[in-house]
Amino acid sequence: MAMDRLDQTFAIPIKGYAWLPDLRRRSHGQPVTMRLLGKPAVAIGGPTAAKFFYDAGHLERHTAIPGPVIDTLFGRGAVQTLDGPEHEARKALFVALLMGDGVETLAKLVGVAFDEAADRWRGAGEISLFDETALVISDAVSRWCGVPENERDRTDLALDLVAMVDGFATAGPRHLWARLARRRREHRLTELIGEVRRQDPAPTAVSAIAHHPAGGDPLDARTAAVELLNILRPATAVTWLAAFAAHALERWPQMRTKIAESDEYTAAFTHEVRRFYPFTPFLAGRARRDLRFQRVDIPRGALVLLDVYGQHHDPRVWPEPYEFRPERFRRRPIGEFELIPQGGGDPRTGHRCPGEQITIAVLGTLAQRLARLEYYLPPQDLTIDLARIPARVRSGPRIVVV
Ligand code: HEM
Repeated sequence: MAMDRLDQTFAIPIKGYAWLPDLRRRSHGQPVTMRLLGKPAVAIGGPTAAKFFYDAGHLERHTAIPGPVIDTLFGRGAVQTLDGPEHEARKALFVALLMGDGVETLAKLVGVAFDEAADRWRGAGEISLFDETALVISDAVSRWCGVPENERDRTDLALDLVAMVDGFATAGPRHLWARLARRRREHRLTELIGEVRRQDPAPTAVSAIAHHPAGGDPLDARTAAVELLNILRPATAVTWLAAFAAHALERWPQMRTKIAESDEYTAAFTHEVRRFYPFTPFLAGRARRDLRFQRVDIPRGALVLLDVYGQHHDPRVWPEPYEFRPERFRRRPIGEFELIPQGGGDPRTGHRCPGEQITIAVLGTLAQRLARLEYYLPPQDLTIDLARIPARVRSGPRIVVV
């Protein structure tokens, strides 16, 4: 198949989450060849494509992530931008910190912080569930990481963490705000890392990152700050999913009782939220050598895009994909490359998100709290604009706790 001559760069901000699914639908699910910023690119999707995407040796990341995304979402030198042995060594740090006993502790801290906040919301009129949840999570996760009290300037920290995620995929003022937020936080946390490094190692994430040996020496303080933000920021991003969970509870209120009463049903609900709602649109890597996928040649250096949102709404993978049905996840294992809102494959070796267990535990905790909370939604705009990356429930949503 010849490389499509049409450059797709300007279609991304116009079509957002619908961009790749539309192109792939038109090609009946076959790989779509195109050009992006004048360079060859191929879009693929589906569990077989996800397996291909994560096959060791197929793709590299350090040349695939655009500068504006690094300068807002990830940070220079972050684990997301590494390949090979360097990635392996850095990833081990995250696996040790995020995939062990601490998961439940963090979920409990979030639950306690949510309960305290809900007491304040009661009788206080309308509140933005999005803004308030961001405060709850950023406070809990910075406490969990061992960030000292004086660094946890609650509202400003939460605003900055949200801004880094909110502004990574736009050219407007949100992007500028994201850059400023990152610069500000990296600066402050670099100083914190310096201080922590002068102290003896302690059993906290801040200390583990500050003292983490990279090739014998600790990481430079700035990179260590970037990696600390790589825990604080994505944990706070669970706010997006919590707002989507509230949206689902409003549209399908019959699920409330089951969520309030059953941990097993709640787990299925969190998976369905992560499948159904738009968060990660697609992932990108660059071909390390000439490759071939489903009879399409992918030349060395071409960008390979994995259509995450499209895979989650493909009827060949998920029957009736536009129906919100937690039942589809009940009492069955989930394939390694099937549900991929946080990447696919093995998180210990590849780039798959090491914070997935935390996401499920924190989202489950918040979904159960919401299902048990007495509140109502005043009239508001609950639409979700698929052209906006990352998508949000337009009004928050705003709730009144009674
Ligand atoms: C809102 C929930 C979350 C979503 C949608 C999400 C999504 C993702 C995605 C799509 C990737 C990239 C996978 C790839 O490049 O192949 C990733 C990587 C990563 N995530 Fe998450 N994530 C979430 C929550 C978390 C949490 C809670 C943490 C930590 C507390 C976390 C830490 C990381 C890190 C450190 C990486 C880089 C892994 C690597 O490059 O090896 N994420 N995440």
